[in-house]
Amino acid sequence: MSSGSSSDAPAASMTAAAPAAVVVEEDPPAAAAATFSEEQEKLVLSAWNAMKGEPAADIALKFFLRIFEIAPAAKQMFSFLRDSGDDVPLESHPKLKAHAVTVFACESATQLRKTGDVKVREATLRRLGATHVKAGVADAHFEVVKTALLDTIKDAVPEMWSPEMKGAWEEAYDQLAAAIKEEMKKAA
Ligand code: HEM
Repeated sequence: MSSGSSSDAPAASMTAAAPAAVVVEEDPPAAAAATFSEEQEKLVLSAWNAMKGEPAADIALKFFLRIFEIAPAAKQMFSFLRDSGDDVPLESHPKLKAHAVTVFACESATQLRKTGDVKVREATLRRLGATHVKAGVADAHFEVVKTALLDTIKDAVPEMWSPEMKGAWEEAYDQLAAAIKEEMKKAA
């Protein structure tokens, strides 16, 4: 369970958790500390399945718009938004939409492992570390993205939302974010 952080918490209030349960695929299974329970995996997957399909891209886009609502300055980090200036409305930016979907899918894909551990391929993790260092992403941004993610899921599937559901997504996100942050340190 995540340490008291909620979608209402101030952005920079969390410290980075150690990526205890993040397992690089090459590691032997014994190295995994399974803090992400089967129940939590089920919760994340059930929300993901409910959001899947036609409106998924719209939900993912809402997620990104929410990030910029919380932190407008974050726009400057995205090369494709910088380059296009204010000419293209955010809503219809194809690259933004594609990116939003990728972040969402990446988050969800980590849950598809049978063991319940968050697993990320080493090459993917390395690439994500490098990309985010290059883009100037800082720890506090991860909190903004987390808040936006939780808000978006709550909006998308209000009937499924519960403290347990929230906790499961928080745990999944925290583990993935911790793994990316670790890679960012190495890449810096
Ligand atoms: C667990 C959290 C996150 C995941 C899974 C994630 C995922 C991704 C992915 C898949 C890419 C595409 C590039 C690549 O594959 O290397 C990317 C790029 C990027 N991400 Fe994230 N991201 C996360 C958190 C964040 C945060 C907190 C920020 C800061 C607001 C951020 C900002 C960016 C930027 C600026 C790019 C480069 C876009 C460009 O200019 O082309 N990401 N991210």
